[in-house]
Amino acid sequence: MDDTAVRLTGLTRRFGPVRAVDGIDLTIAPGSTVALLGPNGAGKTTTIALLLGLTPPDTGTVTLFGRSPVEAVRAGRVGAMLQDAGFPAGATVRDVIELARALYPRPLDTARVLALAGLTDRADRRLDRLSGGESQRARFAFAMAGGPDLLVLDEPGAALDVAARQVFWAAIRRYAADGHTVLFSTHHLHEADEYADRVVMLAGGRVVADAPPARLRTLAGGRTVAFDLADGPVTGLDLLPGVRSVRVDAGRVSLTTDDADATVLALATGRGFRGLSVTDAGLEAAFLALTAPEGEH
Ligand SMILES: Nc1ncnc2c1ncn2[C@@H]1O[C@H](COP(=O)(O)OP(=O)(O)OP(=O)(O)O)[C@@H](O)[C@H]1O
Repeated sequence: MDDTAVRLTGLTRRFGPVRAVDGIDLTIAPGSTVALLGPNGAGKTTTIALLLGLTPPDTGTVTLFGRSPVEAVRAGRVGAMLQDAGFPAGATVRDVIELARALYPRPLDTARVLALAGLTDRADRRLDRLSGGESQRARFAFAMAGGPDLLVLDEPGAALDVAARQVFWAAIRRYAADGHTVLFSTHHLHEADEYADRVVMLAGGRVVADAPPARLRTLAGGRTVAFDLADGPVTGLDLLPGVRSVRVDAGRVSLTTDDADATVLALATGRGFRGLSVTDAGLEAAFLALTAPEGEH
Protein backbone atom coordinates (compact mmCIF):
# COMPACT_ATOMS: atom_id res chain seq x y z
CA MET A 1 0.00 0.00 0.00
CA ASP A 2 1.45 3.34 -1.09
CA ASP A 3 0.86 5.83 1.73
CA THR A 4 2.28 8.80 -0.19
CA ALA A 5 -0.46 11.43 -0.09
CA VAL A 6 0.17 12.81 -3.58
CA ARG A 7 2.27 11.45 -6.42
CA LEU A 8 2.29 13.35 -9.73
CA THR A 9 4.48 11.85 -12.45
CA GLY A 10 5.29 13.50 -15.77
CA LEU A 11 2.04 15.42 -15.70
CA THR A 12 1.15 17.58 -18.70
CA ARG A 13 -1.99 19.42 -19.81
CA ARG A 14 -2.31 21.71 -22.80
CA PHE A 15 -5.08 24.09 -23.79
CA GLY A 16 -4.49 24.69 -27.51
CA PRO A 17 -1.01 26.17 -27.72
CA VAL A 18 -0.81 26.87 -23.97
CA ARG A 19 1.13 24.36 -21.88
CA ALA A 20 -0.77 24.96 -18.65
CA VAL A 21 1.04 22.07 -16.94
CA ASP A 22 4.31 21.17 -18.58
CA GLY A 23 5.87 18.08 -17.02
CA ILE A 24 5.26 18.19 -13.27
CA ASP A 25 6.71 15.55 -10.95
CA LEU A 26 5.71 15.97 -7.33
CA THR A 27 5.51 13.72 -4.28
CA ILE A 28 3.89 14.85 -1.05
CA ALA A 29 4.34 12.94 2.20
CA PRO A 30 1.38 12.54 4.55
CA GLY A 31 1.12 15.14 7.30
CA SER A 32 2.85 17.96 5.47
CA THR A 33 1.46 21.36 4.53
CA VAL A 34 2.56 22.28 1.03
CA ALA A 35 2.09 25.57 -0.81
CA LEU A 36 1.79 25.63 -4.57
CA LEU A 37 3.11 29.12 -5.20
CA GLY A 38 3.11 30.94 -8.50
CA PRO A 39 2.02 34.03 -10.39
CA ASN A 40 -1.26 34.23 -12.32
CA GLY A 41 -1.32 31.66 -15.09
CA ALA A 42 1.49 29.55 -13.58
CA GLY A 43 -0.66 26.42 -13.73
CA LYS A 44 -1.76 26.11 -10.08
CA THR A 45 -5.49 25.68 -10.70
CA THR A 46 -4.89 23.25 -13.58
CA THR A 47 -2.52 21.20 -11.42
CA ILE A 48 -5.15 21.03 -8.69
CA ALA A 49 -7.86 20.06 -11.20
CA LEU A 50 -5.62 17.25 -12.52
CA LEU A 51 -4.74 16.15 -9.00
CA LEU A 52 -8.42 15.90 -8.03
CA GLY A 53 -9.30 14.05 -11.24
CA LEU A 54 -11.59 16.87 -12.39
CA THR A 55 -9.83 16.94 -15.75
CA PRO A 56 -7.65 14.26 -17.34
CA PRO A 57 -3.94 14.87 -18.03
CA ASP A 58 -2.63 14.68 -21.60
CA THR A 59 0.25 12.60 -20.27
CA GLY A 60 1.42 11.47 -16.87
CA THR A 61 -0.24 9.95 -13.83
CA VAL A 62 -1.78 11.07 -10.56
CA THR A 63 -2.11 8.88 -7.50
CA LEU A 64 -3.48 9.91 -4.11
CA PHE A 65 -2.67 7.45 -1.31
CA GLY A 66 -1.74 4.94 -4.00
CA ARG A 67 -5.08 5.15 -5.81
CA SER A 68 -6.51 7.07 -8.73
CA PRO A 69 -8.04 10.44 -7.78
CA VAL A 70 -11.58 9.13 -8.35
CA GLU A 71 -10.97 6.13 -6.08
CA ALA A 72 -9.32 8.27 -3.41
CA VAL A 73 -12.21 10.76 -3.46
CA ARG A 74 -14.76 7.91 -3.31
CA ALA A 75 -12.90 6.42 -0.35
CA GLY A 76 -13.37 9.74 1.46
CA ARG A 77 -9.67 10.50 1.69
CA VAL A 78 -9.76 13.84 -0.16
CA GLY A 79 -11.57 17.11 0.48
CA ALA A 80 -11.31 20.23 -1.64
CA MET A 81 -12.09 23.90 -1.38
CA LEU A 82 -12.19 25.27 -4.88
CA GLN A 83 -12.51 28.85 -6.10
CA ASP A 84 -15.99 28.43 -7.56
CA ALA A 85 -17.86 26.17 -5.12
CA GLY A 86 -21.61 26.96 -4.95
CA PHE A 87 -24.05 25.96 -2.20
CA PRO A 88 -27.84 25.64 -2.19
CA ALA A 89 -29.63 28.98 -1.64
CA GLY A 90 -30.81 29.45 1.94
CA ALA A 91 -28.53 26.74 3.38
CA THR A 92 -27.04 27.35 6.82
CA VAL A 93 -23.49 26.66 7.94
CA ARG A 94 -24.73 23.56 9.77
CA ASP A 95 -26.57 22.35 6.62
CA VAL A 96 -23.45 22.33 4.45
CA ILE A 97 -21.41 20.68 7.19
CA GLU A 98 -24.04 17.93 7.52
CA LEU A 99 -24.11 17.57 3.73
CA ALA A 100 -20.35 16.98 3.62
CA ARG A 101 -20.49 14.65 6.65
CA ALA A 102 -23.10 12.51 4.89
CA LEU A 103 -20.79 12.08 1.89
CA TYR A 104 -17.79 10.73 3.82
CA PRO A 105 -17.31 7.42 5.63
CA ARG A 106 -15.45 8.87 8.65
CA PRO A 107 -16.68 12.43 9.15
CA LEU A 108 -15.60 14.69 12.00
CA ASP A 109 -18.10 15.64 14.70
CA THR A 110 -20.14 18.66 13.69
CA ALA A 111 -19.13 20.51 16.86
CA ARG A 112 -15.46 19.87 16.09
CA VAL A 113 -15.82 21.16 12.51
CA LEU A 114 -17.54 24.29 13.77
CA ALA A 115 -14.80 24.82 16.35
CA LEU A 116 -11.97 24.16 13.85
CA ALA A 117 -13.48 26.64 11.41
CA GLY A 118 -14.22 29.18 14.15
CA LEU A 119 -17.93 29.12 13.31
CA THR A 120 -19.47 27.73 16.51
CA ASP A 121 -21.54 30.87 17.03
CA ARG A 122 -22.56 31.03 13.37
CA ALA A 123 -23.80 27.44 12.99
CA ASP A 124 -27.41 28.32 12.27
CA ARG A 125 -26.79 31.37 10.16
CA ARG A 126 -27.58 31.30 6.45
CA LEU A 127 -24.52 31.33 4.21
CA ASP A 128 -25.76 34.38 2.33
CA ARG A 129 -25.81 36.33 5.63
CA LEU A 130 -22.17 35.67 6.51
CA SER A 131 -19.30 38.10 6.15
CA GLY A 132 -16.72 37.37 3.44
CA GLY A 133 -14.32 35.85 5.97
CA GLU A 134 -17.03 33.72 7.59
CA SER A 135 -18.27 32.53 4.24
CA GLN A 136 -14.75 31.49 3.26
CA ARG A 137 -14.50 29.57 6.56
CA ALA A 138 -17.85 27.91 5.82
CA ARG A 139 -16.44 26.64 2.51
CA PHE A 140 -13.41 25.42 4.43
CA ALA A 141 -15.73 23.71 6.96
CA PHE A 142 -17.48 21.95 4.06
CA ALA A 143 -14.13 20.78 2.65
CA MET A 144 -12.89 19.31 5.95
CA ALA A 145 -16.15 18.09 7.54
CA GLY A 146 -15.63 14.63 6.06
CA GLY A 147 -12.27 14.41 7.85
CA PRO A 148 -10.29 13.91 4.63
CA ASP A 149 -6.65 12.87 4.98
CA LEU A 150 -5.76 15.26 2.15
CA LEU A 151 -7.27 18.73 2.05
CA VAL A 152 -6.76 20.71 -1.16
CA LEU A 153 -7.40 24.45 -1.13
CA ASP A 154 -7.26 26.57 -4.28
CA GLU A 155 -6.25 30.13 -3.33
CA PRO A 156 -7.97 29.98 0.04
CA GLY A 157 -6.73 33.37 1.20
CA ALA A 158 -8.12 35.26 -1.80
CA ALA A 159 -10.57 38.08 -1.15
CA LEU A 160 -10.03 38.21 2.60
CA ASP A 161 -8.88 41.22 4.57
CA VAL A 162 -5.91 40.88 6.91
CA ALA A 163 -7.89 40.09 10.07
CA ALA A 164 -10.16 37.57 8.33
CA ARG A 165 -7.15 35.93 6.71
CA GLN A 166 -5.46 35.41 10.08
CA VAL A 167 -8.53 33.71 11.56
CA PHE A 168 -8.86 31.61 8.43
CA TRP A 169 -5.25 30.44 8.43
CA ALA A 170 -5.43 29.65 12.13
CA ALA A 171 -8.30 27.28 11.22
CA ILE A 172 -6.24 25.58 8.52
CA ARG A 173 -3.31 25.26 10.90
CA ARG A 174 -5.50 23.50 13.46
CA TYR A 175 -6.58 21.00 10.81
CA ALA A 176 -2.98 20.40 9.67
CA ALA A 177 -1.83 20.03 13.29
CA ASP A 178 -4.05 16.95 13.57
CA GLY A 179 -1.72 15.15 11.12
CA HIS A 180 -3.69 15.86 7.96
CA THR A 181 -2.01 16.67 4.66
CA VAL A 182 -2.82 20.14 3.32
CA LEU A 183 -2.03 21.39 -0.17
CA PHE A 184 -2.93 24.98 -0.95
CA SER A 185 -2.28 27.27 -3.88
CA THR A 186 -1.43 30.91 -3.49
CA HIS A 187 0.27 33.79 -5.18
CA HIS A 188 0.96 35.42 -1.82
CA LEU A 189 4.55 34.82 -0.83
CA HIS A 190 3.91 35.55 2.81
CA GLU A 191 1.18 32.88 2.94
CA ALA A 192 3.54 30.26 1.54
CA ASP A 193 6.31 31.46 3.85
CA GLU A 194 4.18 31.55 6.97
CA TYR A 195 1.87 28.57 6.64
CA ALA A 196 3.61 25.91 4.55
CA ASP A 197 6.42 23.64 5.61
CA ARG A 198 7.29 23.14 1.95
CA VAL A 199 6.91 25.52 -0.99
CA VAL A 200 6.59 24.25 -4.56
CA MET A 201 7.05 27.19 -6.87
CA LEU A 202 5.42 26.99 -10.29
CA ALA A 203 6.04 29.13 -13.35
CA GLY A 204 4.94 28.40 -16.90
CA GLY A 205 3.48 25.04 -15.86
CA ARG A 206 6.77 23.80 -14.41
CA VAL A 207 8.22 23.39 -10.94
CA VAL A 208 10.97 25.98 -10.66
CA ALA A 209 11.76 25.43 -6.97
CA ASP A 210 10.76 22.98 -4.29
CA ALA A 211 12.06 23.58 -0.77
CA PRO A 212 11.15 24.61 2.77
CA PRO A 213 10.51 28.39 2.94
CA ALA A 214 13.73 29.05 4.85
CA ARG A 215 15.79 27.24 2.24
CA LEU A 216 14.05 29.05 -0.61
CA ARG A 217 15.04 32.35 0.89
CA THR A 218 18.70 31.39 0.69
CA LEU A 219 18.39 29.46 -2.58
CA ALA A 220 18.31 32.61 -4.64
CA GLY A 221 21.10 34.01 -2.44
CA GLY A 222 21.98 37.57 -3.05
CA ARG A 223 20.60 40.69 -1.40
CA THR A 224 17.99 43.27 -2.13
CA VAL A 225 19.01 46.88 -2.76
CA ALA A 226 15.96 49.14 -2.57
CA PHE A 227 15.56 52.89 -3.02
CA ASP A 228 13.03 55.53 -3.97
CA LEU A 229 13.36 56.88 -7.46
CA ALA A 230 14.42 60.53 -7.58
CA ASP A 231 15.38 62.05 -10.90
CA GLY A 232 17.76 59.37 -12.21
CA PRO A 233 16.99 57.24 -15.23
CA VAL A 234 14.96 54.08 -14.65
CA THR A 235 16.46 52.33 -17.63
CA GLY A 236 19.68 50.39 -17.41
CA LEU A 237 19.18 49.29 -13.79
CA ASP A 238 19.36 45.70 -14.96
CA LEU A 239 22.83 46.40 -16.36
CA LEU A 240 24.30 47.49 -13.02
CA PRO A 241 26.96 45.11 -11.68
CA GLY A 242 25.56 42.10 -9.82
CA VAL A 243 21.92 42.85 -10.59
CA ARG A 244 19.76 39.82 -11.30
CA SER A 245 16.30 41.32 -11.33
CA VAL A 246 14.61 44.70 -11.14
CA ARG A 247 11.23 45.57 -9.76
CA VAL A 248 9.58 48.99 -9.55
CA ASP A 249 6.60 49.35 -7.26
CA ALA A 250 4.98 52.72 -6.53
CA GLY A 251 8.20 54.60 -7.22
CA ARG A 252 10.38 52.28 -5.12
CA VAL A 253 12.93 50.17 -6.93
CA SER A 254 14.05 46.77 -5.64
CA LEU A 255 17.13 45.20 -7.17
CA THR A 256 18.13 41.62 -6.45
CA THR A 257 21.88 41.49 -6.61
CA ASP A 258 24.74 39.05 -6.18
CA ASP A 259 27.11 41.90 -5.26
CA ALA A 260 25.38 44.58 -3.23
CA ASP A 261 28.57 46.65 -2.74
CA ALA A 262 29.23 46.88 -6.48
CA THR A 263 25.59 47.62 -7.21
CA VAL A 264 25.41 50.46 -4.67
CA LEU A 265 28.71 51.97 -5.85
CA ALA A 266 27.54 51.97 -9.44
CA LEU A 267 24.16 53.35 -8.43
CA ALA A 268 25.79 56.23 -6.59
CA THR A 269 27.45 57.50 -9.73
CA GLY A 270 25.07 59.38 -11.93
CA ARG A 271 21.71 58.59 -10.31
CA GLY A 272 19.59 60.46 -7.81
CA PHE A 273 17.95 58.30 -5.20
CA ARG A 274 16.61 58.46 -1.64
CA GLY A 275 15.91 55.99 1.15
CA LEU A 276 18.52 53.37 0.22
CA SER A 277 18.26 50.03 2.03
CA VAL A 278 20.23 46.83 1.63
CA THR A 279 18.64 43.65 3.01
CA ASP A 280 19.05 39.91 2.70
CA ALA A 281 17.01 38.62 -0.17
CA GLY A 282 13.63 37.44 1.04
CA LEU A 283 11.31 34.87 -0.37
CA GLU A 284 10.05 37.49 -2.77
CA ALA A 285 13.48 37.98 -4.29
CA ALA A 286 13.89 34.23 -4.55
CA PHE A 287 10.57 34.10 -6.32
CA LEU A 288 11.53 36.82 -8.80
CA ALA A 289 14.92 35.27 -9.45
CA LEU A 290 13.49 31.80 -9.93
CA THR A 291 10.52 32.73 -12.07
CA ALA A 292 12.15 35.32 -14.35
CA PRO A 293 11.92 34.19 -17.98
CA GLU A 294 15.14 32.91 -19.55
CA GLY A 295 17.61 35.70 -20.23
CA GLU A 296 16.31 38.00 -17.48
CA HIS A 297 18.47 36.56 -14.74
N1 LIG B 1 -10.00 25.85 -19.77
C1 LIG B 1 -8.96 26.53 -20.28
N2 LIG B 1 -8.91 26.87 -21.59
C2 LIG B 1 -7.86 27.52 -22.10
N3 LIG B 1 -6.78 27.89 -21.40
C3 LIG B 1 -6.77 27.60 -20.09
C4 LIG B 1 -7.85 26.90 -19.47
N4 LIG B 1 -7.54 26.75 -18.15
C5 LIG B 1 -6.33 27.33 -17.96
N5 LIG B 1 -5.86 27.84 -19.13
C6 LIG B 1 -4.57 28.51 -19.32
O1 LIG B 1 -3.57 27.70 -18.74
C7 LIG B 1 -2.61 28.51 -18.03
C8 LIG B 1 -2.56 28.08 -16.58
O2 LIG B 1 -3.77 28.47 -15.94
P1 LIG B 1 -4.12 28.16 -14.43
O3 LIG B 1 -5.51 28.65 -14.17
O4 LIG B 1 -3.82 26.75 -14.13
O5 LIG B 1 -3.07 29.08 -13.68
P2 LIG B 1 -3.05 29.59 -12.17
O6 LIG B 1 -1.64 29.48 -11.74
O7 LIG B 1 -4.06 28.88 -11.38
O8 LIG B 1 -3.45 31.11 -12.31
P3 LIG B 1 -4.31 32.06 -11.32
O9 LIG B 1 -3.41 32.40 -10.17
O10 LIG B 1 -4.58 33.24 -12.18
O11 LIG B 1 -5.55 31.31 -10.92
C9 LIG B 1 -3.03 29.94 -18.25
O12 LIG B 1 -2.29 30.44 -19.36
C10 LIG B 1 -4.50 29.83 -18.58
O13 LIG B 1 -4.90 30.91 -19.41
